[in-house]
Amino acid sequence: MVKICCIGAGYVGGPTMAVIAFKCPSVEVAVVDISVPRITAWNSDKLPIYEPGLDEVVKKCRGKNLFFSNEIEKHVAAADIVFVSVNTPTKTSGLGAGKAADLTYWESAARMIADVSKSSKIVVEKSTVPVKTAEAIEKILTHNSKGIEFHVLSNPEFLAEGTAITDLFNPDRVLIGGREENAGGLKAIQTLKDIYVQWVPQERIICTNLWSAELSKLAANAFLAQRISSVNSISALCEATGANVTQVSSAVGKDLRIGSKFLNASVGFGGSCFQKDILNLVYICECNGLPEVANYWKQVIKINDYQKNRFVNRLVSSMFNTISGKKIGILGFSFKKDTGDTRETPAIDVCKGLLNDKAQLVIYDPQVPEAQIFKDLSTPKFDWDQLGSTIQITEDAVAQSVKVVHNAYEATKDAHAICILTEWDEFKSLDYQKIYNNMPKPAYMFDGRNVVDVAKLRQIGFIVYSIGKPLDPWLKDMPAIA
Ligand SMILES: NC(=O)c1ccc[n+]([C@@H]2O[C@H](COP(=O)([O-])OP(=O)(O)OC[C@H]3O[C@@H](n4cnc5c(N)ncnc54)[C@H](O)[C@@H]3O)[C@@H](O)[C@H]2O)c1
Ligand SMILES: O=c1ccn([C@@H]2O[C@H](COP(=O)(O)OP(=O)(O)O[C@H]3O[C@H](CO)[C@@H](O)[C@H](O)[C@H]3O)[C@@H](O)[C@H]2O)c(=O)[nH]1
Repeated sequence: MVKICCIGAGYVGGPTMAVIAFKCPSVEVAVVDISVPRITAWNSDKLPIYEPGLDEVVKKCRGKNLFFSNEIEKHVAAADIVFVSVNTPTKTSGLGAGKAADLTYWESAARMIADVSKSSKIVVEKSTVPVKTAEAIEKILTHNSKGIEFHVLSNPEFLAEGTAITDLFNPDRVLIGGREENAGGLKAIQTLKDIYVQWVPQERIICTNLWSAELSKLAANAFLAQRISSVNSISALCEATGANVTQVSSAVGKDLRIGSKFLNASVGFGGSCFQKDILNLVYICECNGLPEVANYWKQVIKINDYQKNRFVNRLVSSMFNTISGKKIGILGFSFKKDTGDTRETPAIDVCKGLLNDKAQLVIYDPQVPEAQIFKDLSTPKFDWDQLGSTIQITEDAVAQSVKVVHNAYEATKDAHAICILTEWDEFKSLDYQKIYNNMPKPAYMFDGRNVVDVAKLRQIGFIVYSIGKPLDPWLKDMPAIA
């Protein structure tokens, strides 16, 4: 029986390994983590992450060929294949702070693998890492290896949160990078391919050299984020001219060379990956003496910051330039629907911007716990962080000006304005007449995700702002200073 161990039981390690166990009954999978609460949650009825379809997959395999454990060394020692899926956040201090990936967790995992291994292993980079990381990992492993053979593969993960299980069941591609130039490397690539081939069609499994696999992951995220910043930049121009961004992106996306996906204008992209990975790409370009290329990709993040800023400014300027003491109902806090993850969610910057203008916020999100929202809003950002960045709200100010509630009607009652910051499906079908009746007038709706029916809400009486859509006459006269 092939034994797999995955170091890191997070958003990637947990679902990915659950799906491998589910699809490959003859493989034994152990997912290990340093965090005791995380492992306890994986072994309980309330999994540590919300992901549609995940519960069923975990319940089918847990205790049979899928195990979650804090006994890291034991499971690593026993494994034939070790996946490393630890976090690789942006460095916050030292060389490359604010851009480079922090590989502390990765390096400590690699050193531990070298220390505890008594048999040869394939070590798989699942985390997103800078191109050439495999070279450093090989050095760490072989330097301490006591004659054991290690083969390093790069197998980046392309799942998106909220659709992780369907993405893993039916991936566009699986990418395996390895040392194609030697027999051991080729054998390692084949061993990993033999796992995926149990449910992924052969032609979707792409084998490359190590550096292509590592770089493809960063490049894919940069291209995806670039599409959002591109459409968001056009949304500003739509508002200035009377064009409608939904019509423009639909017309543009009909060109098969461009494609229709990932062209939804929004208040900005969030999540733990896009900003981090582009910053990482920027840093790699700078280190390779390519400042023009670095600046090109930096612009994708700048437009994202501009978009969040623009949203806050539009709201404040439309409400007579003051929101001091005004209640604002916030619908949605996670970085996208169907996840409770708030890492880099645009809601943090938008809410901080509103708090900076002394608004009173009442927040509702179907999945994000109250404590997480308070933590996110009072955690200082780093100096290097872009935009809203400089805005720091103290814990006391957050406690005084923010309330978290358990449904959308409570959040919007007596509110001067509503902001939709996540596209949760339930926000499409709320009783907006009832909501309107419970708000002081004029009642504003600022839809940062283009989820509401603008015409219908205007008919009810709302003043509606929807990203990139023709402006409400009320808003037209308001300056939209960025
Ligand atoms: N979240 C996503 O959608 C996504 C998708 C594709 C790729 N990625 C990449 O995958 C990697 C993991 O991301 P994530 O979102 O799962 O992160 P995460 O923070 O949810 O999980 C990482 C886990 O690793 C554990 N860990 C850290 N150091 C450890 C060590 N030495 N030993 C054991 N456990 C350790 C942490 O306790 C944590 O539970 C990152 O590189 C990320 O860029 C993420
Ligand atoms: O047309 C769009 C599509 C997305 N978004 C926003 O972009 C962010 C990221 O969304 P998405 O890419 O769906 O989620 P992630 O889980 O961050 O997944 C991305 O990042 C992962 C981590 O590297 C990759 O594995 C995935 O392929 C890549 O899509 C979210 O805030 C979305 O609301 C938009 O604003 N407009």
